[in-house]
Amino acid sequence: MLQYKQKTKDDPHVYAVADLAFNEMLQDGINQSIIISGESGAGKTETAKIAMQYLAALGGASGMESEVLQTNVILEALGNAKTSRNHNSSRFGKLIEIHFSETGKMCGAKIQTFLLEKSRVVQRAQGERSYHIFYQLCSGAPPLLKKKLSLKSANDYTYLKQSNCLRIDGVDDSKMFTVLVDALDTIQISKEDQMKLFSMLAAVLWMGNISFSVVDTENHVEVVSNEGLATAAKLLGCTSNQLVTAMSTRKIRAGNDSIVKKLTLTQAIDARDALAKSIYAHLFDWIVEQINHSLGMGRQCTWRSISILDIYGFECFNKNGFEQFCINYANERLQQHFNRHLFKLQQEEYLEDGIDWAPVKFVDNTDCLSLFEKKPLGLLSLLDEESTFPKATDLSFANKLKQQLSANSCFKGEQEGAFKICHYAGEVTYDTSGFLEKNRDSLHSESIQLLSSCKCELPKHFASVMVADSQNKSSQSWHSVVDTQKQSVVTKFKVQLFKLMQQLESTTPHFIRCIQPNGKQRPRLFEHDLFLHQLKCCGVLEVVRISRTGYPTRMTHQQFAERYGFLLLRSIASQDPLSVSIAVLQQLNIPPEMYQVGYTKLFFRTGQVAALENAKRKMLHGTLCIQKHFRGLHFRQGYQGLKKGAMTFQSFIRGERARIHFDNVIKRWRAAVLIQKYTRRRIAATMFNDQLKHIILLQSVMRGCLARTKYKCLQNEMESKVSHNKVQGDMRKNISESRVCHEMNGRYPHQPVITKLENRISKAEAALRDKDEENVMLKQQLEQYERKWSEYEAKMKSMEEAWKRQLSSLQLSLVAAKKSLVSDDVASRAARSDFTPAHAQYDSEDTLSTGTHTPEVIESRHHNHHPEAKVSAGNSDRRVNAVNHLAKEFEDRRQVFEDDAGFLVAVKSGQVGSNMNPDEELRKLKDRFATWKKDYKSRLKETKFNLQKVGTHDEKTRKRWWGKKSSK
Ligand SMILES: Nc1ncnc2c1ncn2[C@@H]1O[C@H](COP(=O)(O)OP(=O)(O)OP(=O)(O)O)[C@@H](O)[C@H]1O
Repeated sequence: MLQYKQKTKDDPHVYAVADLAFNEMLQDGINQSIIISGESGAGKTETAKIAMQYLAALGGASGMESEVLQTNVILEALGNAKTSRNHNSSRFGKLIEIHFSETGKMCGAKIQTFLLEKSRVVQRAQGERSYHIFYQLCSGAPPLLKKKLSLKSANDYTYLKQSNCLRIDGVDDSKMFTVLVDALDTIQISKEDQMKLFSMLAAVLWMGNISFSVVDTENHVEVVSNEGLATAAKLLGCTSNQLVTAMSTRKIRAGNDSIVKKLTLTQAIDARDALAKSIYAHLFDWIVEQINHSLGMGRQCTWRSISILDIYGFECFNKNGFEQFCINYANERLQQHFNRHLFKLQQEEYLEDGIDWAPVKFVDNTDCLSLFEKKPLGLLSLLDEESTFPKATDLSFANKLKQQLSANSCFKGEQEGAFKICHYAGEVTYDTSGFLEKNRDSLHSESIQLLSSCKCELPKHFASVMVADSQNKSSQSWHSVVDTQKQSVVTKFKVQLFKLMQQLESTTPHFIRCIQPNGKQRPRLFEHDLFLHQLKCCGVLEVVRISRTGYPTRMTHQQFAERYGFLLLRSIASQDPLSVSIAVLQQLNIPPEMYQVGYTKLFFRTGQVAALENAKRKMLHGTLCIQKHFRGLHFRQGYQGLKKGAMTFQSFIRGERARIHFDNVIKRWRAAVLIQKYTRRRIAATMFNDQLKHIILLQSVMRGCLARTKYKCLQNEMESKVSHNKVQGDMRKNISESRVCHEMNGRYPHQPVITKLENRISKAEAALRDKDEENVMLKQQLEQYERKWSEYEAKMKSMEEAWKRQLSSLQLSLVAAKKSLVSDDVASRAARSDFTPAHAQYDSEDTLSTGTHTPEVIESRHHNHHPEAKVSAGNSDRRVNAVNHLAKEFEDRRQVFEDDAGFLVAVKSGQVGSNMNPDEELRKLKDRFATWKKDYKSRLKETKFNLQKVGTHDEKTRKRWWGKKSSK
């Protein structure tokens, strides 16, 4: 492809033809056409695709080319089928118009199709297939789609299985379905439209499964209610009853009334198949419409176009019907176009221009074409005429042909309704069966009505198209026209072909003849006879001859002089066009046998224009080279001068700019320094103030901390030595820390020191908090101790009081004892008062005044009294001694107990250090005291008793003494 693009290769090839068409389009500004012809299976479709690929490569890069190429996939799926001659035979004609912009970019495309072979949908020869899309849908549709469309395998559909061919060797239908969906996506056919397309296809398949049962002797039928009926109705969007009515009944008008008539089996099958064919044909047209809509987006920038015609090739089967009749007619038309351009027009031109020319003979197909088209006795006219007779049959048509056309050399009437036509490619025998029906292509009004009443969009659209078609032909309402006024198939086809020819006539044609190498569809196999036959039939040999001897390139003198006149000197180039042309030819040494000079034109043999073009190219190249160098030199010199001036100018400007810039920089620098100075001062001052604040804060915290610590230490020291041993240790630590602080002598530490100090402060604060907590604990302990102490004191007090009470009771007892003793003494002294009353008074006074005199004192004072009293005095002395002894013991013991108790109190209060347990000792002391008290009490009692006893004896003695005395 690249070689052809770069013109390094010019071997005959599709690329060469496409390249020539493209270049001529750009050069001459004329639309081009590439007409591909040949027999079925010769490779027209493939060739068209190759040409499109090449054009896409030349005019690509707009993204449109991939869309254009993808149209082939869609059209092949819906319009190609397997025939006995070709596994991928096109069953429609196609003209694709590729649009280019002025710059040669592909900017859109338009597709025209011709006469789709719709009978293939419902019927075909054994071993052939229906359109590829049915098989692709059945095997490749995803499960969800299959479910939606109630799809089954191809073998379940009557329309597909009837020809006993469901597969093509080497073709994967399911894979092709994926490729098709991709192509639909590329062309931007929406998923919704794709769904509509698949629904209609499924509806057609299910319609084929609708069957009929004969209900009477007249062969009338009723529709069998089966899956096919229900599913087809569902997919079309109508009711089963509507479908049944359309397929099994007809309305006949009788005056103002209409009668419903049941159809016979053949009529019902025809009605069903006609509806299926019609739906498919309209579906095909609809998808082409969608493609055109998508490809037409960029056509607003259209300038010129290249049309590629790929029409079904010449066909000759064992049994040829209406389809082959139409196809071969189209091929005759194309052959006519081919002959006209390559032989007729060319040779006519030679003669008109008066050049020396020996005419080349070629097989002219004008007779065959007139056999088809002649009016009123041409094949097409007769067929149309016969089709309009309701009672005419295919046989009557065949007979008519025989009658009317037997004089024509291209026609031969055959037996059993057949006839033979001598085509340019050979003789073909046609069987007329089905000709009339197919040509009428009638769809009953019931079917159209059914489609228009469907809920789905597409059947409605198809119905409206049918009505519009009919109305184009008649102004009547569609109810009345559809059966009668419809244009026949051949007429429609003929009109289409005329239009096509007109279109092609307005373009520069490029012909490609495809030759089928063998009839077995095998690669690398050449059947020479078949090959030669095609070369002869298609007129290829004549084309070669005319190309070799003829003058395929023609140019008016004017055109030639304008095109190549610049190769001459200016003085000659200004002469008349003919002189210039001849001068050019002579200057370039073109041999005289290679061209001819006509009245108005120059005629060149093959290859000469290429030589002229080569010389022109060389000259242009040389001129361009000189121009290039001259311009280069000229512009370089100009450039150098400009550059120099610009540089000088630039240096001044730059210098001035640099100076201004420098001044600005200096000013900015000074300003910056000033700003920096003030800013730094401000920052430094702010920092200093901040630091000062922080330091003061730190100091206050430290001092506060130290003061609190010291205060607490002192407080703790004061409160309790025992419970603050631990605290004292911490205090010492704190004191040492405070000492460290004191040692700093007011010097402000630097930042690390501050951080350290802060750490220490936080530590000290933490320690302080601990100490506070400890202090609180100790305080609580102290309170407990104090409470216990007060309890203890109260206890001690109560004990002391009890003690005192007991002691006082003991003392009282002792005093009582003493008193009684004293009273005894007084009594005895009274007895002795005769001698010493004053002494007695003194004694009495002494006893009264000193109640606590010791017994000894008393004893010494009362020594040596009256002899009578001496006995009592002796007794009294004993008693005094006993009492004195008890009193002394009491005093001693009291002293001991008081000392012991005082000591224990001192130990308990901590005033005296001792290991003893004061409570235990106190308890023991109490026990001792109780024991002594008990013992003392008993002894006191005993002494009392003794004293009373002695007192009684003394009383008696005294009484006796007093008696004696009184008697005296
Ligand atoms: N250039 C090619 N290279 C390889 N194979 C080709 C080429 N041209 C054609 N073929 C083969 O021949 C077969 C038939 O080709 P193609 O369909 O293009 O024929 P056709 O002339 O279009 O037939 P019809 O008129 O029936 O449509 C192709 O399927 C392909 O196998």
